[in-house]
Amino acid sequence: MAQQFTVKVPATSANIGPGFDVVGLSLSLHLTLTVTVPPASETQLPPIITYSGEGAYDVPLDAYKNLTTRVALYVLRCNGIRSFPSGLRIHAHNEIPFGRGLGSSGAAVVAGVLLGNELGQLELTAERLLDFALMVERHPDNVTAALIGGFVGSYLRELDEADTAAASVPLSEVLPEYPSDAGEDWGLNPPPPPSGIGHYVRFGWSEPIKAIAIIPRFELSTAKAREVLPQHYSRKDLVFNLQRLAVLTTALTQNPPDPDLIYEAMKDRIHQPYRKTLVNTWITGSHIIHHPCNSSWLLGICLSGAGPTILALATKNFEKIAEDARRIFKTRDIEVDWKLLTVAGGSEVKQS
Ligand SMILES: Nc1ncnc2c1ncn2[C@@H]1O[C@H](COP(=O)(O)OP(=O)(O)O)[C@@H](O)[C@H]1O
Ligand SMILES: N[C@@H](CCOP(=O)(O)O)C(=O)O
Repeated sequence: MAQQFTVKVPATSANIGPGFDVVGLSLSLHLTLTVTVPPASETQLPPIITYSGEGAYDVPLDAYKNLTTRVALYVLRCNGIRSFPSGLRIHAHNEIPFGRGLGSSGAAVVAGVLLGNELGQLELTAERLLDFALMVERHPDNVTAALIGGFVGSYLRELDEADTAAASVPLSEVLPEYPSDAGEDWGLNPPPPPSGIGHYVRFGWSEPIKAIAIIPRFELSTAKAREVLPQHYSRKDLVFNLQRLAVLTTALTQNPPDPDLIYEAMKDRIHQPYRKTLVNTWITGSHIIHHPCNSSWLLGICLSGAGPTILALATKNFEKIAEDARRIFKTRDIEVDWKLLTVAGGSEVKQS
């Protein structure tokens, strides 16, 4: 009998203003894999991937090039399993737009880790799953929120010398692009992640707060949006962010939420000011808060992840906020789509 299971991973919005590389929020758009493993056979048939939804025209369908399946293979090979099961079939349906700051790559990585865990029947703990995801994504905010779900804060453990070396292996060695006809014999085993890299806590979330994602119709790669950030910050700017983040993690749990507190606590001096040199959505986005739609129900606004999506948190009048934003963007020749999102649960694997 064929085995069938699904892997469902939510989108995320990382940073939420001052929490650069620290906080993430899982949101109600998903990447879902439907996986069929046929009964074992004598012949080794290659995996077949089909794909629908966001990114369908861009994503590689070769299992040795696709991000999700390369991550799954990384997990399998670190655990002594050298190839996919023969005749494996995966259908991916994706609702998370690529390169917009809504965690599409984090979701693809987490889906890959869960896929590898399930295919190899490895029964890895949540902590170990996170280690594998961190070895690929390397900043904890979006993968932790995608795996655990909710509004999550995380840090990376300080590594000793040996673990630092293990975690600094170039991504190309962790996730080599194997040739499509790769058999059992390619290469050495990849470097496994050090243990217990990521640590996290899930905060509460105030029930009435929803997220409006204002999504420009162009992509910005996270790698590019990280290159523009400085190596050093002033004490003034660091304290500015720390003060706000400390307040924000509790302010977003309170019901009713306090708009004045949240609005100020979502300000940032660590990443958003530098990223505006790349995209003008943030400049435009920051204008929305001075617009007449600003009120007690618009709580705050930030760049979602590395951008270019703008995330507005609000308790009502969502459509008005989004349509006002769309009009303002239009005057600057930026076409946007918008989605009203709720906070999602964490990743799920279900046998069918
Ligand atoms: N479901 C997916 N399957 C395969 N690759 C994906 C998937 N989602 C994202 N990616 C890869 O990740 C890239 C986007 O990553 P990134 O620049 O970090 O932006 P984002 O903010 O969307 O995570 C895509 O261009 C694609 O190469
Ligand atoms: N903290 C990271 C988060 C990137 O998230 P993504 O969804 O844009 O990939 C950053 O700001 O660079």
